[in-house]
Amino acid sequence: MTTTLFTNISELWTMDPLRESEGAKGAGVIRDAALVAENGRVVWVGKAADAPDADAREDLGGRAVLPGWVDSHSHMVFDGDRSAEFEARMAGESYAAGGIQVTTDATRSASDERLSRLLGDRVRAAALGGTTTMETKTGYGLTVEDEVRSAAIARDHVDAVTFLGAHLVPSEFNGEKGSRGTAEDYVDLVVGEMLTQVAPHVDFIDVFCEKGAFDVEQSRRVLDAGKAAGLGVRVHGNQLGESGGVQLAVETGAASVDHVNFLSQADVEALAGTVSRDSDGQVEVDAGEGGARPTGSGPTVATILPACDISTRMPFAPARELLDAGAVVAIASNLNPGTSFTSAMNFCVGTAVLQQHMSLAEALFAATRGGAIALRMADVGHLTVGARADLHVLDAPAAIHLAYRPGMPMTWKVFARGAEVK
Ligand SMILES: N=CN[C@@H](CCC(=O)O)C(=O)O
Ligand SMILES: [Zn+2]
Repeated sequence: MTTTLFTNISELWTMDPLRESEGAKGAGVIRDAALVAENGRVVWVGKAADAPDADAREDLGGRAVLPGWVDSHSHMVFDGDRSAEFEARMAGESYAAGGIQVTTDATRSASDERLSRLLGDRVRAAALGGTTTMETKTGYGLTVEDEVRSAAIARDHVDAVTFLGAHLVPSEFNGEKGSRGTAEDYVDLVVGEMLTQVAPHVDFIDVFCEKGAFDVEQSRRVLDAGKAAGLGVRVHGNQLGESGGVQLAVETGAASVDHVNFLSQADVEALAGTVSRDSDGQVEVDAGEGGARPTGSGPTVATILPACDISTRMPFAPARELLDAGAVVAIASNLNPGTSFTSAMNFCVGTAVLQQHMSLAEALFAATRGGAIALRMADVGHLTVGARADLHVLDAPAAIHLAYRPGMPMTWKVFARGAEVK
């Protein structure tokens, strides 16, 4: 077995709260550090001066190292262009759910090969930006056949797949004469044949619980059916208003509720109330080693999407309030063609620090371990012994450069399971 020593690390952010931290409390920072990987896993971390011998050596030149980003929310299976919609928004239009239909039409027309290539290119671009674990969703097919193929294609490229048949009521279910029926008929299809056929390809079910998409009762039907089929639950909630999505997510034991722009005090408290911590203050979560355990227990994570908030000109999600109340927060890209056409987690983290008043340690945790908790994955989002050797090497001596030098190319090298991403 070949061992590799990664050394000359100025700051190693292990995200191990049990390790004495030389810097940000709880983040397990080791200065002048090294890490040894074997077979794609971390087998040793500590001071460079104490590092054991290894077969190979990577000198990281005094740079800071983070766990690879865990991007727990994206919509990458799509074709088509919505730049005109974005331009109109910049000229004053508001975001509305209806744009999803435009992407759905384009996606339905694309071949499997093309969708797979587009998805592969998107995953690769994300990896080159430091993302080593990704979730993605269906939701631009909205027929049984198109949702199944979206899920099957996604399965080949990412770590966790979410069924989002309840993204929008497609136009053929507009209830008019000659249509396939009403919104209720579409929900029947989602919880019936569509779910049955998609379930073998996915880990989670999700619903866009919002005005213009699905109301709380429709959303509850979707989530309950997904749970009954053995899937984990996630919710798009409280993006455009107080949609009731957060309360629904908490009631159904969702692994996350995402967007969370408009929250009442009761919403914040409900999310904080889902968190249990052990005697060391660690979040209790039942997660899978080597993959997601979607139905594992744990908190309903509040996933914030800073790039989406900017692109839709929405008020930022109240990250500070959520953290102060004790909720678990994740940061994700929400890559999609409508509201957030970026996988740049460096940008999301920098924005969370600059604009959402998160400390650097809070933002780094949210984009690594927070995402892993939201995906119910145990061995990513941190660099402790046994974790995947997913290393994000910054071209800087300190991780604060992510916010200090916004927009600069801060990713120097990325290693996924110990191998360099090129
Ligand atoms: N809000 C719902 N779904 C996506 C946007 C989808 C679209 O507009 O194409 C989101 O998370 O922002
Ligand atoms: Zn989304």
